Amino acid sequence: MAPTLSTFQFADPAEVTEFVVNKGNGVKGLSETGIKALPDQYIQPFEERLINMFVNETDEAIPIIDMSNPDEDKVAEAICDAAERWGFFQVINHGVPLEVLDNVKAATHRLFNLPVEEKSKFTKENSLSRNVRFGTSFSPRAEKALEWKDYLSLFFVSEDEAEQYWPDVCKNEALDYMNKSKTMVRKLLKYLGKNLNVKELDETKELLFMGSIRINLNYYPICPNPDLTVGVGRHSDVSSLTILLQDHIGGLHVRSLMSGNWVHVPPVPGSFVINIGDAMQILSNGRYKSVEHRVLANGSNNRISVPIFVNPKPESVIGPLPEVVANGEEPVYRDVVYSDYVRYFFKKAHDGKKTVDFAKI
Ligand SMILES: COc1cc(/C=C/C(=O)SCCNC(=O)CCNC(=O)[C@H](O)C(C)(C)COP(=O)(O)OP(=O)(O)OC[C@H]2O[C@@H](n3cnc4c(N)ncnc43)[C@H](O)[C@@H]2OP(=O)(O)O)ccc1O
Ligand SMILES: O=C(O)CCC(=O)C(=O)O
Ligand SMILES: [Fe+2]
Repeated sequence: MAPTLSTFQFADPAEVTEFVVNKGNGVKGLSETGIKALPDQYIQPFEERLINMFVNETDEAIPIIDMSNPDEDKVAEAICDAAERWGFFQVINHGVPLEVLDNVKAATHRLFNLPVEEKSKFTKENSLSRNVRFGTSFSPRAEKALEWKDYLSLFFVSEDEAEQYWPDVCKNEALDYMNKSKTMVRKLLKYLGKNLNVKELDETKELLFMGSIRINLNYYPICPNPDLTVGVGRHSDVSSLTILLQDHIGGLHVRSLMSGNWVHVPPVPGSFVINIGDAMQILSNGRYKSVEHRVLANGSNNRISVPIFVNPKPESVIGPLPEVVANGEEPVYRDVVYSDYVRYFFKKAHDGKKTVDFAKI
C-alpha cells in the first residue's frame, strides 16, 4: 500500500536514496510525503548555499531585448553585446507563439503529475530509448550533495523516434516548442555569427552551432529547508545556446562577470532567457561567455523550467572558428570532439566553470 503523507518515515539516508533515485520517486515524491526536514544527502557545503552569497537585487540586471524592434542592427548589437558582457539575456517579442509556451508548461506539469509507475518507465534503467531519460539531481553517483530537482531529458533524433519513445503526455508539446523556436534560434545565431565574421549561417555552420537539440523538462518541488540546499548548483551549460522558458516563480541566478555578484533573473511573462554555452565560448575563442548560473530551492512553491539546449552534433569537432583566429588571434582552446566534452561534463558533479578547462590549451 502506498505510504500516506503524514505517516511516511525514512529510517536512514540509504532509504531516501532508494526511494528518490532508484525507485524513481524523485524529490517531488519525497516532497509529497510531507517530509519536514531536509535529508542529509541534500545538505550542500556552506559555501554553495546561495543564501550565504551576496545577491544583488537592485544594481545589476541582465539585459531584456525586444526582438520586434524594426531596427535589426540595433537588436543584433544588443544581443552580441549581452553575449560578450553577460553571457545571459532575456528576449521578448521573439516570434514564438505564447500558446506554444503555455502548452509546454502545462505538459511539464502533466508529466510530473503522473504516478511514479509511469514516470519510472523513463529512468535510465527502464527507458526504451537512450535518448529519453527521467532522473533526479544532476549526476547522483558523482555528487557529494544532491540537488533538489527532477527532470526529463529528451534528445531529439527524429520525429519518428520522438513519436515512438517520448512520453505521450508531453511529446507533441515539446516537439512543437522545439520546432517553433527554431526561427528565433537561427536569428540569434545569425547575429552572433556575423559579429564573429561568419558571413552566413550556411548548412555547415548551422550544423556546427545547432546540429543537435536536447530539451529538458525540470521540476523543482517545494523543499523543507531551502536554505540548506540548491535546485541546481553552480554550472555553465555545455550547449552552443540555451533557450530557457521559466514559469512565474523565479529562483534562477547568474554570476555577473562585472562584479561577481549573483543576480536574479526575474520571470518576465512571455519571455525566454537565453544563455551562451561552453560550445559557443570555445567556437568564439572566448569572445562570448558561458556564465555560471544556479537555481535556488524554494520553501513555498513548486517551480518548472524548460530549457532547449542547442548544441553541435555529438561527433562534431569544436575549436575556435577559423573566422575568429584568421586575424592572428591566438587560440585559447584546442579542438575537441563534442561528445567527449559532454561526457566529461556529465561525469562529475556541477562545479562552476570547470568543464571548459577540458578544452583549454
Ligand atoms: C540534468 O541536469 C542538468 C543538465 C544540464 C545540461 C546542460 C546541457 O548543456 S545539455 C546539452 C548536452 N549536449 C548534448 O546532449 C548533445 C550531445 N550529446 C551527446 O554527445 C551524447 O548524447 C552524450 C550526452 C555524450 C551521451 O552519450 P552516450 O554515449 O549516449 O552516453 P550515456 O551512456 O547515455 O551517458 C553517459 C553519462 O552521461 C550522463 N548523462 C547522459 N545523458 C544525460 C542526461 N540527459 N542528463 C543527465 N546525465 C546524462 C550520465 O551520467 C551517463 O552516465 P551513467 O552513469 O548514467 O551511465 C545542465 C544542468 C543540469 O542540472
Ligand atoms: O531552471 C532554471 O532556471 C535553469 C536550469 C538550468 O540551468 C539547466 O537546466 O541547465
Ligand atoms: Fe544551466
